[in-house]
Amino acid sequence: MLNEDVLIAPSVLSADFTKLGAELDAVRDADLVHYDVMDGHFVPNLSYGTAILKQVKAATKLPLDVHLMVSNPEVQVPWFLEAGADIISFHLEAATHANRLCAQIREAGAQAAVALNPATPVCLLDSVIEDVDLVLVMTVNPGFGGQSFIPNSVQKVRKLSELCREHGVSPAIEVDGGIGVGNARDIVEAGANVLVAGSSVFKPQDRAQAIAGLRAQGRLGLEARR
Ligand SMILES: O=C(CO)[C@@H](O)[C@H](O)COP(=O)(O)O
Ligand SMILES: [Fe+2]
Repeated sequence: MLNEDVLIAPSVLSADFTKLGAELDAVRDADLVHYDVMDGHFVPNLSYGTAILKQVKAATKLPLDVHLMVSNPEVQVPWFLEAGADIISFHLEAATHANRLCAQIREAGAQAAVALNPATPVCLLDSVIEDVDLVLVMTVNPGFGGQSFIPNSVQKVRKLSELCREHGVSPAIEVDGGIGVGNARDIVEAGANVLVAGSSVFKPQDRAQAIAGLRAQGRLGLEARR
C-alpha cells in the first residue's frame, strides 16, 4: 500500500542521462521512480515522454510514478498507461474532468493521483479526494529540479491531512520539490509519506546513503505523528 510507510521516490530528472541504467541501479533501494513529464506549456520546460519511460521501465524493478505537468492531461494519460506507468499524477489546474480521469486511470489498473501547484488551495480537492490513491503537493513551482522548498507547504500538508480525515479517506500524500534531510521529518510529521527527491538523491556520490538518510528522517516524522 502506498500510504503505509515513508516511501522514497528519486526523481530521474536530476539523473545523469548519459548513464541512466547505472543511475537507476544506484537508486534500487528506493520505493518508486519519479518521472517528470513537462510539456513546455503547462510548465516553462520540456523533459521527456513515453519512449524514455519504456526504457526506464526495462531498467528498473521499482514502480513508475509518473508526474504529468502537461496541459490537457486527458490526451496524454492513455499514452502513459500504455507505456507502463504504475501511478499517474495529473494537475488539478489542467484537468477539465478530474473524476473521470481518475476513474480511467484506475480502470486501467494504475493508481490515480492529483497534483496541486503551490498556489492551489487544498479545499479544491473536496470533490475529488475520495477518488484518488495519492495527492501530490508541489512544494516548489513545477518546471525545474533543484529549487528551494516553500516553507508554508508544511501547513498545506497539515490542511490536506485534515481534509482527508473529514472525508474518512487516507490517500498517500506525496511532496515534490526541494525535499532533503533538512525538511523530510517536518513534512512527514505534517502528514506526507511519499518523498520525491531529485537533487538530494542524485547530487551526492552515494545515492544509497542519501536514500537511507531521507528514509530515516521521514520515519522520525512518522513516529512523531503517531
Ligand atoms: O516535479 C518536479 C519539478 O517540477 C520535481 O519532481 C523535481 O524534479 C524535484 O527535484 P528536486 O527539487 O528534488 O531537485
Ligand atoms: Fe515531480
